[in-house]
Amino acid sequence: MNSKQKEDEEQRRRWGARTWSTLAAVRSRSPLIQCITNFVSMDLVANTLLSAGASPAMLHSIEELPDFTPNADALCINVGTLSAAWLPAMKFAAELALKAGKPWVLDPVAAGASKFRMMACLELMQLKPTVVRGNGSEIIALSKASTESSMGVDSSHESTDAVEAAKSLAQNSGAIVAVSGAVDIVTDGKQVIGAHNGVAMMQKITATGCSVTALIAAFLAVDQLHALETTASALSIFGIAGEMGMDAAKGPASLRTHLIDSLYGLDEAAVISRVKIASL
Ligand SMILES: Nc1ncnc2c1ncn2[C@@H]1O[C@H](COP(=O)(O)OP(=O)(O)OP(=O)(O)O)[C@@H](O)[C@H]1O
Ligand SMILES: Cc1ncsc1CCO
Ligand SMILES: [Mg+2]
Repeated sequence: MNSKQKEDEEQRRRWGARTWSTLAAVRSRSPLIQCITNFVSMDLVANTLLSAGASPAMLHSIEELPDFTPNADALCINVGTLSAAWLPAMKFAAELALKAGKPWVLDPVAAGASKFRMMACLELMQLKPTVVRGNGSEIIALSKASTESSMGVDSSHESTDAVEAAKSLAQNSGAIVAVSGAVDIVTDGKQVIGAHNGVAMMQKITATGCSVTALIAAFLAVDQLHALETTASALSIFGIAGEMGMDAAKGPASLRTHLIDSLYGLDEAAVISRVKIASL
């Protein structure tokens, strides 16, 4: 190994140790994560959080929010099956989390699909999410705040196409921006970090993106002060669970099962040896 390779390996090991320690904190503290998420994803999001050691609550009635949201450790809002009836609760929950100093994460599913959806996402961005996580098309659409880029829930852009859009969205909003894809990108508008874990088959399971957004919320719940690094760690952990799940999977349906099992069973040695996070 030359000195550059040694330095890279040292950096990778530091990320491994930091990522393991955050997962271990989620397991030992079992943070309560409120999710206002779409109908498609509720099951997988809740099971992802449980397997990671967090405590999910899929609660969206506006009447309950003043009692519940300030006591949750983090909030995840996902606009996947948005309706006019749900938007006020999303905004109110974000306000309550902000006021209580709790981290909250936005998943701008199909942000460019309609003007209503884009307006909702822009209004939610005004409520200062700690992190916004989308696929390449969603982040490009949101960053341009236009309807031209994406009409569907799947991405037609590589995450790496979205780096400049992500940086500018982070600079304009103050949020950490994460873009999922073959390489997951995380930026605060200045630094850009890449998480290189995961398998392409994860795109063939609906709501894996929604689930990793919720996992980011769980990681922030135990380490709010390092949102950039913590977000990269959550993305890497979910990717590792996908890689290990893929060893036993025959296709998307069995990968869904094995991914959850792998997330539940992750140990220190697997995390340290598999984390692939690096500055870009
Ligand atoms: N080509 C790929 N190689 C490896 N991992 C990938 C690839 N594409 C996506 N992933 C992983 O799959 C997960 C979901 O990312 P994706 O970009 O598909 O989210 P999404 O489009 O928001 O999904 P959904 O809306 O269905 O929840 C992430 O953990 C991401 O890292
Ligand atoms: C398929 C789909 N449609 C609205 S939300 C959702 C889940 C993935 O985001
Ligand atoms: Mg999505």
